[in-house]
Amino acid sequence: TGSTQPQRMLEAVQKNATKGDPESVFSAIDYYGRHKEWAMNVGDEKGLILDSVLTEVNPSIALELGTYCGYSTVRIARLLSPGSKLITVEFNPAFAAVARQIIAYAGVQDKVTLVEGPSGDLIPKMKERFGIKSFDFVFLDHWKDRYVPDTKLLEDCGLLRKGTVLLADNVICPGAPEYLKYVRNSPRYESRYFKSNLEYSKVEDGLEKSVFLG
Ligand SMILES: O=C(NCCCCCn1ccnc1)c1cc(-c2ccc(F)cc2)cc(O)c1O
Ligand SMILES: [Mg+2]
Repeated sequence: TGSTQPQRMLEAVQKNATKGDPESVFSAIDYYGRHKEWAMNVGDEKGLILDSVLTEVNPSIALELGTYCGYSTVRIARLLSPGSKLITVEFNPAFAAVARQIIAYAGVQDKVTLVEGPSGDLIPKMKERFGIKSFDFVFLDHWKDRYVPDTKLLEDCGLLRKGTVLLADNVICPGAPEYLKYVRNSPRYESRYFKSNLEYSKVEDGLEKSVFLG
């Protein structure tokens, strides 16, 4: 049953994962995405790179652009220290509805605030709505043509500080060429490419890690 892919993914989590166990939740999604139906989660291979960058940064306040079904939301939230928070932005209400249930099933809902709407409208409201000074970590995984405008918006809204780490998914596939040019040519970023593969595939993809220099 389940008419949409997100709903089928939620069913797979409810069937195969253990409530309150984040690892079992994203593993169930990986199994589904690899063996049942390809899905645009960051996945297990790029997920290990995400884990290592997160462990290094240990953010108190993190932002995710592009929740989808909450796979990376759960992956990030499970590694946050007590009291740390993740704000995740999703444009698509159907995706957000499933993500809320997957986040709750994993038991990480207390660390996560899911906000629905266009990132371009929400970013300028972050300070006033959530009392944020600046983000320690940003995971970009939404529309690839929004990576540059939203990064510029985060800069202009004073939401980045010296040392903030941006990690961008899909810089090769589907690709974010303008974003790579932007962060690699800007004196305000120290950028590094982590070569990997597109989720559940042999096609090359990778993550670009960029440290804001202030
Ligand atoms: O489009 C992607 N993500 C954005 C989804 C919508 C975001 C909505 N939103 C949320 C907040 N503001 C806006 C994406 C695509 C692919 C892919 C790769 C190969 C292929 F053949 C087809 C697709 C792989 C990913 O890993 C992705 O992330
Ligand atoms: Mg992605």
